[in-house]
Amino acid sequence: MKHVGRLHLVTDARPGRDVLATVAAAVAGGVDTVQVRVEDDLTDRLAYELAESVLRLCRDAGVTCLVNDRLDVALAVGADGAHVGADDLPVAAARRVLGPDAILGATARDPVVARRAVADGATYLGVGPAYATSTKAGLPDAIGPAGVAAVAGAVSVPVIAIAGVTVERIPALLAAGAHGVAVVGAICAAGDPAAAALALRAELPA
Ligand SMILES: Cc1ncc(COP(=O)(O)OP(=O)(O)O)c(N)n1
Ligand SMILES: Cc1ncsc1CCOP(=O)(O)O
Ligand SMILES: [Mg+2]
Repeated sequence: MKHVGRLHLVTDARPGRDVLATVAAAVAGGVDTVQVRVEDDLTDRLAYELAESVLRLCRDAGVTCLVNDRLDVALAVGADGAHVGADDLPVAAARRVLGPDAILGATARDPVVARRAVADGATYLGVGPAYATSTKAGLPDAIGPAGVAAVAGAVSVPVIAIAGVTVERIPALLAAGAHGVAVVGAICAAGDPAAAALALRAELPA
């Protein structure tokens, strides 16, 4: 399964979450890519075990499974690929580690970084913060649909808008050239994650 997908669930890294239950519900609701993202201080062993369990859920449903940051874990579990940003392995190095066939996502918030990431081997770009969010601290100002459009216009790989994405905001992001969206809060903080995923999915092309 090597498909970037349009609705990405990024797992909620904070403690006390039932990640597997949320992933199962989100996949049932129509998420087509799951990115396993854990807290920085989670042990490799626990990250590996979680990724293995998430991958099993994804494989059962024909959903793409990526691992955030930890390329060793991505390779060890046999995930479809990984996602890297400014504090992670450089994109070119990540591509060497993962090999030519893996999906490799890279974070970009402007066209210069975006073009460089694609030249270095990124399969898709995670672009944001599209909007303000409380899920991740220390983010720069939101770039909005105009910022997403600037990146989407500069590259030919799929652009996945991230941060603050809601059902209501998806049309503006698609109009800006996004291929899809990545969400944490819109699904993980929802009372009914399956229904939340279904509602997000309904705003996206097939
Ligand atoms: C789809 C997508 N886009 C952006 C990110 C952010 O990655 P990064 O900048 O490396 O930050 P962390 O997620 O590692 O905290 C992402 N994970 N997914
Ligand atoms: C920018 C970013 N990078 C990893 S998680 C995240 C924020 C996700 O935002 P939200 O919880 O609003 O979907
Ligand atoms: Mg990262």
